[in-house]
Amino acid sequence: MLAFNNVSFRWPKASTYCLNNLNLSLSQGECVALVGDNGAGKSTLLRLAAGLLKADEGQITLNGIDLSQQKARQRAMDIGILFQEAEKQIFHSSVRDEVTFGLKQRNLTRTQIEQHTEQALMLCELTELADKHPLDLHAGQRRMVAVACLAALSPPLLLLDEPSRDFDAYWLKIFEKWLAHCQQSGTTILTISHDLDFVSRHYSRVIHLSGGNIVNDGPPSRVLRTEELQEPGELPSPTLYALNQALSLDYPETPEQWSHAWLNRTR
Ligand SMILES: Nc1ncnc2c1ncn2[C@@H]1O[C@H](COP(=O)(O)OP(=O)(O)OP(=O)(O)O)[C@@H](O)[C@H]1O
Repeated sequence: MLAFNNVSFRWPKASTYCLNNLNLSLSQGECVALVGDNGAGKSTLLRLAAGLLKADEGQITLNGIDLSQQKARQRAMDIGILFQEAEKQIFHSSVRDEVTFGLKQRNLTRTQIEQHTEQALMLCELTELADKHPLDLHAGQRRMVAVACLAALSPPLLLLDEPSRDFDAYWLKIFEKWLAHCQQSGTTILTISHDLDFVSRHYSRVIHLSGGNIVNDGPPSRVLRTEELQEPGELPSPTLYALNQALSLDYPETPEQWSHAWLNRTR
C-alpha cells in the first residue's frame, strides 16, 4: 500500500542525509511501529509518508501512485495524521465543530456528516464534552479530539506520531479501543512510539530506525529485545522483556503467556 523505494532526504542546510536510501513497504491492513533513538529520523519519515516533505532521491508510492504526483485533496482523503503535538492540529471552538470540519470538506449530506460526527464522538467517548472548547480540556482529552477527527474520516492509512503520549490510563484505554477498531477494519497504520510496552501490545511488526537507516525489521519479540535497543540512550526495554531477562525466562509476548510461563516455572 505504502512503499519507500531508495528514498533519501536531507534537511536544507544539513551537511548529512537524515534518511539514507530507505526501502520499506507496508501492505494493506498492516500495522507497523517505528522505534528508535531521538533524532533517528522517525518524524521525518512520517512526514515524507504524508507527502508533507519531498524526497531528494527515490520514490514514495501510495497504492502504486507516486505520492508527489497526488493532489493535496486526494492525499487528505487517503491519509490521516496524528502529530506529536496534537493540540496544534485543533482550530475550532468546540469539540463537535472540530470533528465536523474534515467531514464538511467531503461530498456528504448534512445527515451523513451528523451521523459520522456522533459516531466518532461516541467511539472516542467525547459525547459529553462535545460542546466544550478543545483548549479547555486536559492534554489527554485534547489528543482524543484529534483522534476523533481521524475516527470521523476513517482514512485507509493512518500515520501516528507518539499517539500514546499524554494519555492517562483512562484515556489510553479508550485510545487503544479505537486503535483495535481501526486494526479490525483493515486500516494500514504506521506509528512512531517510544513506549515499547504500548508497541508490544498492539503491533506485530516493528522497524528500528537508527541514524536514518533501518537496522531491524520484524516481530516485536525479536526487534524489541535486541541489544541496540537496550543500550543506554536508546529506549527502555518493555516491561515483559525486562522481567524475562531478570528471571531468565523465555520471551512470551503477552501478559497471559507471561503469567502462564511464570506459574509453570514456580510450580
Ligand atoms: N525542521 C527541521 N529542520 C532541520 N532539521 C530538522 C528538522 N526536523 C528535524 N530535523 C533534523 O532531522 C534529524 C531527524 O529528526 P526527526 O525529528 O525526524 O527524528 P526523530 O527520530 O523523530 O526524533 P524524536 O524521537 O526526538 O522525535 C535530526 O537531526 C533533526 O535535528
